[in-house]
Amino acid sequence: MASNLLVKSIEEMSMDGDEPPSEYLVKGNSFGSKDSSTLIPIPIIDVSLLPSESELEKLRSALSSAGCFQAIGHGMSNSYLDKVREVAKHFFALSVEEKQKYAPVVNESEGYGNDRIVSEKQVLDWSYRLTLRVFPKEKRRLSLWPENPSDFSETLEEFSAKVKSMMDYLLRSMARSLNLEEGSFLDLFGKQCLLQARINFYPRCSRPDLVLGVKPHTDRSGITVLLQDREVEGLQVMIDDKWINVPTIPDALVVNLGDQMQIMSNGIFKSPLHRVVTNTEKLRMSVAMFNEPELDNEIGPVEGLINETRPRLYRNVKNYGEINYRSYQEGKIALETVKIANNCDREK
Ligand SMILES: O=C(O)CCC(=O)C(=O)O
Ligand SMILES: [Fe+2]
Repeated sequence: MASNLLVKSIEEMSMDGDEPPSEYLVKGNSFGSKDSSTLIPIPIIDVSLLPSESELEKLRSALSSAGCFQAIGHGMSNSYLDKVREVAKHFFALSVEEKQKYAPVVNESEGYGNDRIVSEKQVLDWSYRLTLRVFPKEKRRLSLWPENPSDFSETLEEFSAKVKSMMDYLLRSMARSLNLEEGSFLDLFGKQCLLQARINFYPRCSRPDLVLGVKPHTDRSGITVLLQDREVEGLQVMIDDKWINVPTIPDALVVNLGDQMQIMSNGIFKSPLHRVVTNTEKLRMSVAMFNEPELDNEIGPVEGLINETRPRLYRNVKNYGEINYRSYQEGKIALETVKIANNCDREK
């Protein structure tokens, strides 16, 4: 009931083992299987081997089928990744009052809070998140950066810089894997490209059969790099119409392609549908980093990937983030709204 929602926070309901209110329940039979099959393994790619033709071929194949992979050999040690996880957990362990200091300004997405409500029909996510823009540096809203733990800002800044250089390297490798000039994708992002961090926290939930940590979505980013919880699984990716678990590998970073890379690659690379399931036993956290082109940059399928057999699938767009948000509000699939109707579609 709505009153329930107003009275108790997810954290309180989680601690008391309450039955989640109806706003959180996935309706009808659209939940799908919670325990997904592991028959289709998520590809593992060693970033340090990417100069080699065989690893580039693995990259091309992973991104044109699953749209995601587990990256190892990225140069960040296990203990370093644990430090990032610890800082994030420390923040979420603070008191509610302390965390509320970082609540978003009205109508803004940056800051600490729950699923942002954009429509009445929305099924709510069983999660808390802290969203912060990290780059460009001048666009940071420092008043929303936690002061506690005291090494939060420094750790986020350092991790972001490392993730950004990995993303840039991956963008160059993706271009090479398709026999394009190295800068074909990277240059579309521009020097002032955006990097946003979202730290997700998923409390225990008494009804994991009906409630999701994050509802099914594709990311609006170019690339998403995700540091998963060290132990607790929850992320699932849709492959061949099945929800596939993304296992936790402590020293791996999950790379998920976002919609903007599907557009730039003219549909060759996939932006996978993914979701997060809840569980009754353990809290889960994750740190997601999203890159996006400069807001004024027009992006679209790169020339070398448009030809007679593969006509242009998407129109050129600016500020896809805005298009994505509007589509979400209207219950539309953002990528579909920028698709160019082909002849068959037109005849319908
Ligand atoms: O927590 C996760 O594993 C994934 C979160 C996610 O999909 C997102 O923040 O966009
Ligand atoms: Fe996501």
